Amino acid sequence: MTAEATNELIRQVPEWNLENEGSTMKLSRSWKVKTFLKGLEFFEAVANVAEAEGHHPDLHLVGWNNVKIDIWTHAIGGLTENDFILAAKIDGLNVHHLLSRKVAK
Ligand SMILES: C[C@H](O)[C@H](O)[C@H]1CNC2=NC(N)=NC(=O)C2=N1
Repeated sequence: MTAEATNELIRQVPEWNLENEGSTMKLSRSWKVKTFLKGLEFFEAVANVAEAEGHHPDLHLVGWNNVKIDIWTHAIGGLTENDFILAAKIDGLNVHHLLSRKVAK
């Protein structure tokens, strides 16, 4: 995916950050959840979307209430349109009740 295409698509999921890990570009977004169990509920909702899409994110639950999700396409070691689609679908989940009012950054 070209830099132009990446810049165009990231504008459509503005809550997500572009991260360069090694030489692999990833989409990344963080949230703060109310409890550890609500973090796992969050993951379950994300897992259902991932299964439906056939595209799977990396899920991190660190320090009991920090959820971080990375999305990238393993097959090419970088970003494809599918990554942005999954990010948009995760944004569309109703997970409000799971989140702490402190916004993760
Ligand atoms: C066969 C199957 O569709 C592939 O292995 C999929 C599954 N989910 C995937 N998810 C992600 N994020 N990257 C992939 O390359 C990938 N490959």
